[in-house]
Amino acid sequence: MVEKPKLKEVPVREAVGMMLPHDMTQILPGEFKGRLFKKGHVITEADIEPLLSIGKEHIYVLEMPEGYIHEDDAGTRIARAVSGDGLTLTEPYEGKVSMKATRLGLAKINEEAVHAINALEGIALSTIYSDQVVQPGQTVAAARIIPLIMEEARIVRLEELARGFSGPIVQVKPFYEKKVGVVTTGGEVYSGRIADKFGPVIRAKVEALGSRVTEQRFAPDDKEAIEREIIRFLEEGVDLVLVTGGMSVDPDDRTPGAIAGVGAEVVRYGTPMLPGSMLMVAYKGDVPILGLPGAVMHEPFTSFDVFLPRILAGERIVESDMTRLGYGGLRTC
Ligand SMILES: Nc1nc2c(c(=O)[nH]1)N[C@H]1C(S)=C(S)[C@@H](COP(=O)(O)OP(=O)(O)OC[C@H]3O[C@@H](n4cnc5c(N)ncnc54)[C@H](O)[C@@H]3O)O[C@H]1N2
Ligand code: MOO
Repeated sequence: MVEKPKLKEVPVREAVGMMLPHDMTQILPGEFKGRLFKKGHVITEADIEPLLSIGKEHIYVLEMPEGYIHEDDAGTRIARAVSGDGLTLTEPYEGKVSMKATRLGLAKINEEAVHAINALEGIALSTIYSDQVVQPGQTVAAARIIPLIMEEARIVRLEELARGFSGPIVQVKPFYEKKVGVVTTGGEVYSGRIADKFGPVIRAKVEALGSRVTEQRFAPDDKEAIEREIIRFLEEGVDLVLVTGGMSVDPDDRTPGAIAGVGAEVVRYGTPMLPGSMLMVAYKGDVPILGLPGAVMHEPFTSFDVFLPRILAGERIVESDMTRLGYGGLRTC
């Protein structure tokens, strides 16, 4: 059971050295309304006059039993225990300590660890979903305790629990500056019959994460021609190859065959997320080669947006990453 903090009424003149259990508000009509003292403030001699001036002859003070910790300190201790690289902690506000991104990056949250920590009574650790792109200054997680005070031993237990997980529970991984080669397939684009719509979308997404498209090359619906362009990029040492179009069921859809044809190890062709189900992820050594389906051109968030940030943060995509996208993966389609 979470114990209720004990409040004791004391004459204000005897309250020096004691802690305020809540914010104290001053109202001077027409002049000021706001917090005169913060919750948790330890009363000093100098505070007696201001307290008397807002009508406080007696005040409640917090009896901090031996071995207990105040919510502000607890929030800070929890945040410190769970946070790693790429985060800065705020001052406690109403007992809550927020963890904010110090850079553009990929939020990595250990979901299992968050659940384990929140199973401890009186603890609230709140995070965004893992693997999302976060901007500098964005709040990624926040921590507080539910009661005003709690036994410090519980925070110690939480700290031990947190140490038991490998790596930080909340962190923001940086993006690397990668060179990206784009091969755009499709006879209708190659011949100039229609204007390319993939290039600008891909460039914008890649650049938004701090990488760059070194070049976009065009190929007709011909397996060997597509393979040649992929191989050229690999030989030039790009870090990622994106092949657009030709990912579905028609006889002219040559992209999956061409990616396999250059000797890449196919992680998987197809993912249960909609839109973007016809995505292929493959690796030639350490270099990812992705086949991008039509939806990437026109839908703002597809399976490509799930994997691009992870790849640019240096992660390797495995098959289960792709097969697990079905649950919650039905977006706009
Ligand atoms: N019977 C089925 N039909 C479709 C399936 C399926 O599983 N069974 N999948 C659908 C999905 S999902 C997608 S996505 C699309 C098309 O995917 P593709 O990657 O094969 O796209 P294409 O056939 O090459 O082109 C479709 C459409 O987009 C235009 N396009 C392609 N590239 C460009 C470009 N660079 N710039 C502008 N426009 C481009 C192309 O002209 C076509 O109009 O298949 C569904 N159908
Ligand atoms: O694979 Mo498609 O891109 O879902 O529309």
